[in-house]
Amino acid sequence: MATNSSNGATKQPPMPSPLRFSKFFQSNMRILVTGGAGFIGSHLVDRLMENEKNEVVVADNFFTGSKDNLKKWIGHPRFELIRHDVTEQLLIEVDQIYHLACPASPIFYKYNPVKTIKTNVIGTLNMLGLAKRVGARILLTSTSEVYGDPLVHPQPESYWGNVNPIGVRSCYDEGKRVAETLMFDYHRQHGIEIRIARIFNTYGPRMNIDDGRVVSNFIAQALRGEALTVQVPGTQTRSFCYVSDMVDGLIRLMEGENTGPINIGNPGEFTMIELAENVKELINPAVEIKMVENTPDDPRQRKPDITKAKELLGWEPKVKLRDGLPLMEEDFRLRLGVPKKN
Ligand SMILES: NC(=O)c1ccc[n+]([C@@H]2O[C@H](COP(=O)([O-])OP(=O)(O)OC[C@H]3O[C@@H](n4cnc5c(N)ncnc54)[C@H](O)[C@@H]3O)[C@@H](O)[C@H]2O)c1
Ligand SMILES: O=c1ccn([C@@H]2O[C@H](COP(=O)(O)OP(=O)(O)O[C@H]3OC[C@@H](O)[C@H](O)[C@H]3O)[C@@H](O)[C@H]2O)c(=O)[nH]1
Repeated sequence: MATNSSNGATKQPPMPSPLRFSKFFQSNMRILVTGGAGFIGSHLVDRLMENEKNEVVVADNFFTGSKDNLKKWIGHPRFELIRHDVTEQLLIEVDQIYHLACPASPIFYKYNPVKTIKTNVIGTLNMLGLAKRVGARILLTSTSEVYGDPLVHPQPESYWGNVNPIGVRSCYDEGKRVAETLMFDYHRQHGIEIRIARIFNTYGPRMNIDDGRVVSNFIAQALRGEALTVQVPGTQTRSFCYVSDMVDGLIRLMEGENTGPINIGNPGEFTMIELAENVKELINPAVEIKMVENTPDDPRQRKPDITKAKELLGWEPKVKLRDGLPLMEEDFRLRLGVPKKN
């Protein structure tokens, strides 16, 4: 039973299969990763597959993810890939659910906002229904966007946020807030074992090259010799976490005893101008930095308070931005066919 719930669960979760306690049948841990063909999901799958006791099932509709991200596992006896949209019911038997399915880049989540909110609300309901039916533990990848345009800085988990409920980002940030609510209601009402991670901006290899997020945009622009597009005012801040650190934090949260919500992110904070300057210096000093228009409701500052992650999970990020950017550059060079000059 999960502890540290702010409101306390009242019921025990359903029992897992009796075979799990059988003396003669040592079953593997069956883990579902929704959104496992995406950026963070595919790195999580790589890490989970390293453990020979794990069987991994990915359910993904391939909206922003791709089979390419999972190609080394396709055909592996402990791996299964299902084309599935989480807004539909999924009837399978699993022990753990990492629920990541949802477009994450603002360009993609705003593309079909009604679908985004359905993915967050109906998708999370369906995964909680599955968790309830089979007695699985479920982890939701929520977001720092639940803090909206934060008036408290850095953001602790106790901050309730400053979110525009009718803005163009609401399909995502309000969607995730409802998803968190559903997680806690299933926990209190049905005793489901839940975990909630509030993920802060994450970057690394396998991000879609034209994904639209700032780190992938700047690296692709630098490699193509195009100007880096800093959206005004450029003084807005973000804190960037390298994907291997993120995966580590998610697994610790799932395996630990705390429901969360817990912030997982790197507290190193940069303005977008500073990020552009770093990318320019490290990747292509010849490119210009140009100021371009921004989109509505862009949060002005963002930095995680990770006291809880340190104390409860023994987790903190290891990879600094200036060490992570070259690792991502290498992957983008390969995919864009731009070799490094000696
Ligand atoms: N990367 C970040 O900086 C960041 C920050 C905060 C939260 N998150 C959360 O982490 C998760 C993964 O983010 P990511 O960066 O890997 O994004 P991503 O877009 O690369 O991956 C999302 C995956 O979900 C799949 N998907 C989308 N809608 C679906 C649906 N209805 N049914 C089934 N699959 C669906 C996509 O095809 C994709 O494979 C998301 O839930 C996102 O909200 C990410
Ligand atoms: O080319 C660009 C793109 C973006 N930006 C700026 O960079 C900052 C970060 O923008 P991104 O689109 O990368 O990401 P955001 O921080 O807005 O949203 C992100 O944070 C939380 C997650 O849940 C979301 O999934 C994620 O995309 C914004 O201030 C944006 O204005 C640029 O300056 N230039």
